[in-house]
Amino acid sequence: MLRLRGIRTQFGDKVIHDNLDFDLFRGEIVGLVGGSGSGKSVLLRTIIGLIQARAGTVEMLGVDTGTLHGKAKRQMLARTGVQFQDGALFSSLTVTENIIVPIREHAGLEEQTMREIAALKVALVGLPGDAGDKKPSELSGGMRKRASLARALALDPELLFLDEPTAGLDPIGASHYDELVKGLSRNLGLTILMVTHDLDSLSAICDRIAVLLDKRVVVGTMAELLEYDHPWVREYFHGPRGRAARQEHK
Ligand SMILES: Nc1ncnc2c1ncn2[C@@H]1O[C@H](COP(=O)(O)OP(=O)(O)OP(=O)(O)O)[C@@H](O)[C@H]1O
Repeated sequence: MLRLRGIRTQFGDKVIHDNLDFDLFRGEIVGLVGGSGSGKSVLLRTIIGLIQARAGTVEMLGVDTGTLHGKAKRQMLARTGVQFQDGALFSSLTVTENIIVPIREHAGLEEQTMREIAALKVALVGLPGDAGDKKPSELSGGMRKRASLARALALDPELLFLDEPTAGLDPIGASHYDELVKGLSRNLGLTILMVTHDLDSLSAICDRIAVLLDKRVVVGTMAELLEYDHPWVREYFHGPRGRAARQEHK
């Protein structure tokens, strides 16, 4: 679904990723972790084309995105959904109107049909029906995250990118959100790359974990990473907060 080869990103002299390779396979959920400033968000932005890599290729759904321009690029991006860290909903629009924005841009259906699709997406992410008529500011933080997930799902994407989806949720809200993401992946066959700091999410729903280390990505299952010999990985997975994950994978 996604193949990164030899990716290099940098801002001025500061190199963020260097010769980075990464593969994401159909139907899997992969968690992307790494220290603060290690380049998780920059990698996500590079994949979805918001940042241009200085070197390397981003192949998405079998196509080198560097060769796409204009309409072809928009069509490719329409096959992916992104939930940004802060939700990035339009505050002046209702949830329904927010979900309709990408549908109008890419599919151009009748207004009523778009509203019906939006209502389906609202239900799909477990929001009550009346949430569609509310503005983001009228929703709780957890509901806003679900609303922005509904918008990311607007065009029935095959590939979904989530940037710290459970940040700011209480443990119960976060575990409900995890269940939702796992259910979506199973039921819709979605492939998901999720930036997260949440060790419980990693343990509960991720098939593999990608760790940004020294400008590259190391990928493995939780069990494999628990054995991986690198100071950051050891501290992360073997620190006090990694206890639950460790117990699950004993
Ligand atoms: N537009 C930009 N211009 C210059 N430097 C940037 C830009 N965006 C990110 N950076 C730098 O790139 C590095 C990686 O940033 P990034 O946001 O990807 O980190 P992260 O791993 O997502 O961190 P966190 O876990 O704290 O969110 C940081 O040093 C950051 O300052």
